[in-house]
Amino acid sequence: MERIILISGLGLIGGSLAKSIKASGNHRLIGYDVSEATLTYAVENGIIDEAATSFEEAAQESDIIILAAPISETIELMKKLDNLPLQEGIIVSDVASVKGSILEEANKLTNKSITFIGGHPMAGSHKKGIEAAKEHLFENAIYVLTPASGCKGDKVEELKHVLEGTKSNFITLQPSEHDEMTGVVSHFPHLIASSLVQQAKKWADTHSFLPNLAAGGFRDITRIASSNPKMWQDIFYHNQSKMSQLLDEWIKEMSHLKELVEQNHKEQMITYLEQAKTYRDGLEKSEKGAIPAFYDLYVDIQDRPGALASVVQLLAGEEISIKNIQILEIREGITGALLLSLPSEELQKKSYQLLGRNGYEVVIQ
Ligand SMILES: NC(=O)c1ccc[n+]([C@@H]2O[C@H](COP(=O)([O-])OP(=O)(O)OC[C@H]3O[C@@H](n4cnc5c(N)ncnc54)[C@H](O)[C@@H]3O)[C@@H](O)[C@H]2O)c1
Ligand SMILES: O=C(O)C(=O)C[C@]1(C(=O)O)C=C[C@@H](O)C=C1
Repeated sequence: MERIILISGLGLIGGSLAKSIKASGNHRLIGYDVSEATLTYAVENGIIDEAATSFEEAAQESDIIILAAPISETIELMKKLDNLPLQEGIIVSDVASVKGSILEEANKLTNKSITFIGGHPMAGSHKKGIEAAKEHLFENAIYVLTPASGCKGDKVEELKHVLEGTKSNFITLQPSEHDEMTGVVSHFPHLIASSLVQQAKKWADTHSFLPNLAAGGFRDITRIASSNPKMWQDIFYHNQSKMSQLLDEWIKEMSHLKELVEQNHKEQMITYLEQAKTYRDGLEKSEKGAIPAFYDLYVDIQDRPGALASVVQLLAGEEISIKNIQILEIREGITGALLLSLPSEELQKKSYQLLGRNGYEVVIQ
């Protein structure tokens, strides 16, 4: 059924949702954003059908509202909705990375027209803004739903139907379970990534060549330190107690590691690293999880013009779509490695054989 859908906050996540909803259904999409430039971009690029000048007015004509602003702003928007004469049975959802404070607010809503279903698509990027929005951002990702108390199952199904263009895997969680788990695998890693960059920055004061040595490993583990600082401050604030607990645990863990290093406990260190490797390798293969399943291939290529294009063309010729490409440690004149992420084990094997037959050195890890 055609619906009027309002997305409030058309940045990376709101813009990506708008694109995927538009591609999958015949809904009328209204967009609202505090940034006029964002709204203009959204209309000019056909991401939304209509730009709203007033959140309140647009909300009153909508069947479904998705709040995709920063977390603290989302809470303010929920308060506004509580005082508006909305369509009977309207579904209000959000995309905030922390669910506890959102659901606390949702359970305080007195507006009987609203069915609130919290949402969190577990995919994103270190980029922000509508220019970074992608229709396929949430494909195969976990999309967590946290219905407010008293929410009926058919409303959850209705929301899933509207969001089916995301091609995500929906799961329902309690807000506290969500915040505990995303605290561990999403929020806390951002703190650590930023702290590693801070450490390198301090050392670079006395070792000016240091940034040149920051190769694949450092870049892999710190990519997320390039994310939007305001958004992450908001996330840490709303998941504060979990962050504090995880910091305590981390400090203990680091003391343990310090002991292993300083006392050269060789066997214990190998066991520690092996356990971590086994667990991390297992995550790669899992079909469902916070970390999407990708099947990686390392391809040795020469650092010469067209080397990357040749690999991509070869795979495209066999209609193999690549999920992600990363160039690792390419320096002038030396062999570099290309990291290709394929969407399935079958395509990983097919690519491995195809590239091998064409003279490339390929490694599956
Ligand atoms: N970036 C990620 O990786 C990611 C992933 C999943 C969920 N989230 C969540 O999605 C939400 C948005 O994050 P994003 O990455 O899209 O950020 P973003 O900065 O790209 O977009 C946020 C948008 O909200 C707009 N905005 C701010 N205040 C507003 C208000 N009061 N009303 C309407 N619009 C307003 C901004 O102008 C901006 O266009 C956050 O709650 C975040 O926790 C982010
Ligand atoms: O890929 C990234 O840059 C992300 O940080 C995305 C990420 C994550 O931690 O996986 C970040 C925050 C979200 O709420 C969901 C996804």
